[in-house]
Amino acid sequence: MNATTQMNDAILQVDHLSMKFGGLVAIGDLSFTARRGEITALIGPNGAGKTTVFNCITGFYKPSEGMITLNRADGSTYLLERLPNHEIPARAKVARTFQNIRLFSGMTLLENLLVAQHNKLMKASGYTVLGLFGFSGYRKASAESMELARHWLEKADLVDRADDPAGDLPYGAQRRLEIARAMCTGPELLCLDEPAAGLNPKESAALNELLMDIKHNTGTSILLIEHDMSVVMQISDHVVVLEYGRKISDGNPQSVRTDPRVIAAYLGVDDEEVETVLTEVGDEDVIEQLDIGPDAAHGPGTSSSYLAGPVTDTVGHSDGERVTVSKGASKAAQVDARAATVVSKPVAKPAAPAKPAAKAAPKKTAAKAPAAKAEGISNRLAAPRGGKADNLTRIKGIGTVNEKKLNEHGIFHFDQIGAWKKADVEAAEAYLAFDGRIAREEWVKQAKLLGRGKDTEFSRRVDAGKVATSHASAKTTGAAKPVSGKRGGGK
Ligand SMILES: Nc1ncnc2c1ncn2[C@@H]1O[C@H](COP(=O)(O)OP(=O)(O)OP(=O)(O)O)[C@@H](O)[C@H]1O
Repeated sequence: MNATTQMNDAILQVDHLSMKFGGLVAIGDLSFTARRGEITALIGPNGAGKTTVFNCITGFYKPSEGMITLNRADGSTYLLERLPNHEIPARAKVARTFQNIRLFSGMTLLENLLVAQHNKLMKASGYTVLGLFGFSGYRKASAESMELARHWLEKADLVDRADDPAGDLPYGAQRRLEIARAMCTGPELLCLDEPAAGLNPKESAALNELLMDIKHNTGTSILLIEHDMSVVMQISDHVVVLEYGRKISDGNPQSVRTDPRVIAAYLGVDDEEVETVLTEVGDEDVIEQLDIGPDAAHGPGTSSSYLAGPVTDTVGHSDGERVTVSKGASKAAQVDARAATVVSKPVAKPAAPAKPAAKAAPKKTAAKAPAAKAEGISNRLAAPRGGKADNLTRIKGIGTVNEKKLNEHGIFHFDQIGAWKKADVEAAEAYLAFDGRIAREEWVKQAKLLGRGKDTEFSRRVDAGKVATSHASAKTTGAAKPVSGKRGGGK
């Protein structure tokens, strides 16, 4: 298909999608459209439900409710939630990559790309050994497969390494190889799960180039989960923002990045992440805007998706315990609440100019709840045992700022968090203004494992320097030494 044809019609339509895991609603009544020929980004804080959406689209999960429609360029339509998952790549032409690289590391780059075309080659062989040797159809398909593999190796700037084992490639090159492999299947929709995670700036730029090339020169549309805001803002045509499984914003990058609900959702994560997001979106005025109430153009109250109704006020803990999430858990909802206050009680604001007025606002962030006392946590210590605290940032969900806060209130070790009961969790959540998140992110379970000297997938990423940490090395328990690195989603 010519990449310029059929632009802007919907290739993917997600309607009222819900996915429940026991008592936990991971996605609640989500609707959005990905348009043909565009790059659509799905963003949101950790645990927002992004990967679950991908898993529903690609058939790994069957959604609890809703419809996912894939419109192919030839006019055929597939309801993905009804299609057996092995048919989704072949018939609906949806390909995906994963957060964790899944290449055949012992095979060469070329072999990886040929294996991706296995189905096409088998079909051409007539599924017989004789067919492999005798049919001209097979020989033709085989030559075409080689040509396609070579094409994508070139596009991914990997042709020089075609005969090297995939496992020998640097991380960023492996990411590009995964995308090249997915492209060898001829997808109409390419779903990429955090392709920029762990990449250095040069690798990130090479990735952007590859994705823009795909967008401009193939008929493939891209759906992207990404935490790296520089990637999202640079290459996306359309951004959908999730928080707690609900859509809180949907629009072009510019409108989304100045949407107070989006900023607030990220403010609800932790200060480290907020800093990253704000630096990357580069707009201090957005923070100030929160102090004077949302901008009517982007503010809450107009998003039908956000008003889709309550999803849940209870989350399930993996050990069976159910924890109630306060309605204030959604930082976006807090902005909405502020908006209501602002509407009913107008803020004295000079008519013009608007910006200087915003700048005059105090520089505190409205989305942050006042810190409660941490006294309710039962097992606080006066000082770290042996004078050395554990690296608590190895727990997914604890950034450097919250680690510091925990330390200041006598929490230094994994086993302390591992021993928390529900009341301790609630006290810590109130103290960190992190309603419901400690339970959702299973800090206690992670801490138990880490306290026993085991690793989690996230702690391994911290150890590998792929996630910013306050500690020089993951297992180091000593003094803080900042390590730069992109923040990772941590799966
Ligand atoms: N198979 C599952 N069983 C139970 N709960 C699940 C399952 N998969 C996801 N969840 C839960 O659903 C919620 C959304 O998870 P999901 O992985 O989709 O979030 P995410 O936005 O992709 O997060 P991240 O940015 O950390 O990758 C989380 O609370 C998660 O614990």
